[in-house]
Amino acid sequence: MLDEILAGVREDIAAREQSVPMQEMRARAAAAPPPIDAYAALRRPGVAVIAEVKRSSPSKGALADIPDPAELAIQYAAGGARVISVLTEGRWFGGSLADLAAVRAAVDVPLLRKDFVVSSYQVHEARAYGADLVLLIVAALEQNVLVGLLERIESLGMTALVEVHDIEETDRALEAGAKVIGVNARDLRTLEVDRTVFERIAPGLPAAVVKIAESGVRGPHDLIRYASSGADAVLVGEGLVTQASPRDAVAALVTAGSHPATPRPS
Ligand SMILES: O=C(O)c1ccccc1NCC(=O)[C@H](O)[C@H](O)COP(=O)(O)O
Repeated sequence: MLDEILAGVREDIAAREQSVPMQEMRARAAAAPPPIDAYAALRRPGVAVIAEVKRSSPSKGALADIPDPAELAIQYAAGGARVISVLTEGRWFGGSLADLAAVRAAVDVPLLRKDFVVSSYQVHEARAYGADLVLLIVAALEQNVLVGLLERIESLGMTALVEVHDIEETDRALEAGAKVIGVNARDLRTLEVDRTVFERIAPGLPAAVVKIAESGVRGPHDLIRYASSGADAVLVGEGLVTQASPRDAVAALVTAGSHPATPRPS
């Protein structure tokens, strides 16, 4: 599945670069308002909720009709989301850079560009459209490319969220200098979700690294379980977009993550 997605992503980048060349995209990134410090936001006390604008996915197909991503983002922010994730991949997730721009114009919380980033062109796009954080998926990148993209993201004042799914990828993320690591419970090759992956990987991460549990959060019980293994944040898509009130669903997670009873590793 991952290889199929990446093939489409590369075709789409080539088409966008044809219409807006790299030099112009660099200029747009440089002219954008400065990024928000997402690392600092994620280090604040309590388990942060990263709420995702997610219309569809390869594993589930259509999840939610989201005619106005800005309105959804306003609800997420009102519920207490610390960061908002915007999927910008179009073929499988129904997202776009226009979604990112619309959300940027509507809220002032840090924004994650959630995509399959394989080129520095996409990093400049992310900044130009208002992102503060950019996802890098270790499984999709050779080590030298991972290092180069991470440096590019930081040189533009943004934060890289480096995604892993096993110990080997985690070692590569740390070697590359990742300060924010997301452990995805979803295996992007098989699409299987295994929530125990986080508890096997997170305890071995350095204290200074922000630890994000990605995928499979369907309610406060999952957040509490991830928090007990050391999660600083959870990234939630389906569990929010399918709710009648995404605002209340975020608020319930935020409350669970700020409650003194939420167990944390000693
Ligand atoms: O969601 C998928 O089916 C998927 C398939 C292939 C690559 C990535 C995929 N999802 C991206 C994500 O990591 C999730 O959108 C994110 O972690 C939220 O997951 P969830 O809360 O389970 O919707």
